[in-house]
Amino acid sequence: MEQYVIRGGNPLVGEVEIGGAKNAALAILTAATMTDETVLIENLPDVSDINVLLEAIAEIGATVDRIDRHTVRINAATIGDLSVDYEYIKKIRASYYLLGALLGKYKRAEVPLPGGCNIGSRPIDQHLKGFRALGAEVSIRHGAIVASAADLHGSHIFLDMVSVGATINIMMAASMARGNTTIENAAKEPHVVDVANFLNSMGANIKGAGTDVIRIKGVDTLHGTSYAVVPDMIEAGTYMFAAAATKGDVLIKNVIPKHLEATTAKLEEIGCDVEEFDDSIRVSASKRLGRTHVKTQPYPGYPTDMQPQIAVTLALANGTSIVTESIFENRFKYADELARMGACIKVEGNTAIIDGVEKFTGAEVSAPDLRAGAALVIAGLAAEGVTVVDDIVYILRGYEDFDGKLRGLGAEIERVNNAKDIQKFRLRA
Ligand SMILES: CC(=O)N[C@H]1[C@@H](OP(=O)(O)OP(=O)(O)OC[C@H]2O[C@@H](n3ccc(=O)[nH]c3=O)[C@H](O)[C@@H]2O)O[C@H](CO)[C@@H](O)[C@@H]1O
Ligand SMILES: C=C(OP(=O)(O)O)C(=O)O
Repeated sequence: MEQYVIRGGNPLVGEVEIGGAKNAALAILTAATMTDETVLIENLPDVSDINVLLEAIAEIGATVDRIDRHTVRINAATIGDLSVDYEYIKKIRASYYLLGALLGKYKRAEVPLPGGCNIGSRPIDQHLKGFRALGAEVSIRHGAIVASAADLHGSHIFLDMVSVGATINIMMAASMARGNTTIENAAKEPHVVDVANFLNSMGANIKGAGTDVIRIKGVDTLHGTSYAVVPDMIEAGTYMFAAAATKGDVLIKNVIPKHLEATTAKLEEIGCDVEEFDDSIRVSASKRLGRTHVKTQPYPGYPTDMQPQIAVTLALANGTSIVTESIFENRFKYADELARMGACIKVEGNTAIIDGVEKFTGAEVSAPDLRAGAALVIAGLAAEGVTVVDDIVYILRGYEDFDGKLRGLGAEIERVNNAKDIQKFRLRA
């Protein structure tokens, strides 16, 4: 098991470059299987979720050429198998997008129920409701979702709750259905818009992505394209909180500041300086930060994927803050780990009550999931002494070269995989 070992206490200072959005790229890679022509995708993040999905896409027969770390060429004309192996799928959530993509193009798909972060019960009933409304027969057999249709037709679908995954999955399948589809109560996240832009660049006809009503006119075929994935607002936001919690000064480059507005507003509320430029954002803090309340919501509200990062920052702020998680029921698993570092955080149902402390002290902690893991790294960067973050396999799902980028900002952090290296790091002056 790999770990990060961190000696905290240095303010992060400097510049960091943000990569492409994992959660957009995952859907875009599956959508690339919807044409027989070649698709070139740039600005892919080099993270384990993307690499696993590329393996799954190659396994069903597509030709996948990794041109460089951030660019891939996919040709799906050679797909021969519409049944995806559990080996790949159990590791990632977004494997469910293969259902919408393959069902849209081939009118049949068999995909095991997805994995992903264990942050609560994560049903996919809205995805399946959408496929059924488009005319597919859907059943669960031996742990896999089997969807097939003689012919997909347009439909009017009202989602029972705002779901990123269901919106994107239905949008993909409906792109190649006969006739018009309307998705109401659709998710408005930037990655929904990015996937719609990608599909439109392949010849799909999708309007309204980014609003809560998406209208899709089905087309018979999609064609090849070149496309660069949108910057990752969650990676960017994570560095914004790392700057804030360490009282640093960081210029975060290659971002779309508009996508970061909810995070920016909270950072300003607690006393950080945030300067926005065309495609970068600078976050600095020079004094102890203040308290606030925050509730996670679908975009443009405050993102659930940024909840642990703000909680860690508030755990060092002056006063009592309340963090309410309204999307997933089990996203406070980091609270006990943070308490080991001296945080005062009490979880009651979907609420965390945080009494800010003056400082954390380094400890051995385990990452319970991707974003909580990143938040524990931020805690370690701010803490006095050495912190060891275990189970970083979760963090590697979504952050490219996390330790390298943090070292570039002056952090003392190393990726290690044995007790001897941790001891060596501890002994280093
Ligand atoms: C790979 C990916 O992009 N993951 C993101 C995606 O996850 P994911 O697509 O799984 O999240 P959703 O937006 O679908 O989930 C939102 C809420 O709706 C519920 N729900 C969803 C679908 C459904 O069929 N039935 C149902 O009850 C979920 O349990 C959750 O409470 O959006 C989440 C919310 O922004 C993010 O935290 C995840 O990082
Ligand atoms: C929860 C996340 O990912 P997934 O939905 O893939 O588990 C995330 O990206 O924060």
